Amino acid sequence: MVAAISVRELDKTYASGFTALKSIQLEIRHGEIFALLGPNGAGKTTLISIICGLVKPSGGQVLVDSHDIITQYRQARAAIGLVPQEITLDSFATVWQAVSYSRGLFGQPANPAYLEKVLRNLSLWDKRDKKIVTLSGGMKRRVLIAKALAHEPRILFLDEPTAGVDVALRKDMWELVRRLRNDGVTIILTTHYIEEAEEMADRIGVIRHGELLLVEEKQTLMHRLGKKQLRLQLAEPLAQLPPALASHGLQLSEDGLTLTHTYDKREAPDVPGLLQAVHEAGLRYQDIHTQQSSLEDIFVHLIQETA
Ligand SMILES: Nc1ncnc2c1ncn2[C@@H]1O[C@H](COP(=O)(O)OP(=O)(O)OP(=O)(O)O)[C@@H](O)[C@H]1O
Repeated sequence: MVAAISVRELDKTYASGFTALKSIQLEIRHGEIFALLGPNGAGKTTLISIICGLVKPSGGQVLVDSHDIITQYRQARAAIGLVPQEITLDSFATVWQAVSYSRGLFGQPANPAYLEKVLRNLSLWDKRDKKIVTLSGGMKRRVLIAKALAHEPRILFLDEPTAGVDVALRKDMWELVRRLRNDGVTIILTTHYIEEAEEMADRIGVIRHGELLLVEEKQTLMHRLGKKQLRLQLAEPLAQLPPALASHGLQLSEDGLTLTHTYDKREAPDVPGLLQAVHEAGLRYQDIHTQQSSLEDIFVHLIQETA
């Protein structure tokens, strides 16, 4: 099957001489939610801007739905909807005017039924005659999405869709993105909120200093790089870890109140053996629990490893 987006050996050096992207290789599959994670300045916006035809690449090739972004710019661009980071809207237009205008920009014939569906999906139908200036920040973000969808693109880029958005609205946006995916739209999002990628993405790409460090299924990534911890809350603080417990791979917290055993998710720890050793050391514990690393832990670890 043809990839939704195919990026080959993509390089970008800005006029200043700064190299923002180095030899990026990436295939985005039709119908997936792909999250691009990376610290500030990693090159996320540069990559999106090149794919959307806003910035010129220095080398390499990008195909959107098998259309070359340079030699077949119109077809490639028509397949894409871009929701920018900044709210850039004509405040005095109504919602309906704004989405109709966006559709017209792509030379698409009027299709009020389609625009109605987009606005209804985004809970904007009731607001269609309202001037954008009168809408809340959250509603304005929805208008940005509606505008990006107005020309019926099959691929949607969301650059930091929930930056500065409150928790309730963020959850709403997640729901909305899932609905779009269920309608068959391929979604690529950049985010600083790792919990957002953890919640939504099918696959994750991590970018740093212009290099794509990895691209992996979220589940595989969390399984491969995730760790689990077994924690024992002691009844009384312990001054020093008994050697017998150290040989079981247990560590003592600084306050002497917690024993921790960290293990790879793929191994099953010998919990009865550990508890027996704790018992034999004459220790009493109040509580025991396990926790597994989040995507955030994995991400921080990856970024530190390559610093
Ligand atoms: N027009 C430009 N000229 C020179 N350097 C630029 C230009 N645009 C971006 N850069 C540099 O390229 C690097 C990548 O920037 P980019 O905006 O792609 O990063 P990002 O990952 O999107 O960051 P953020 O998460 O902060 O939005 C940064 O160091 C930035 O300063």
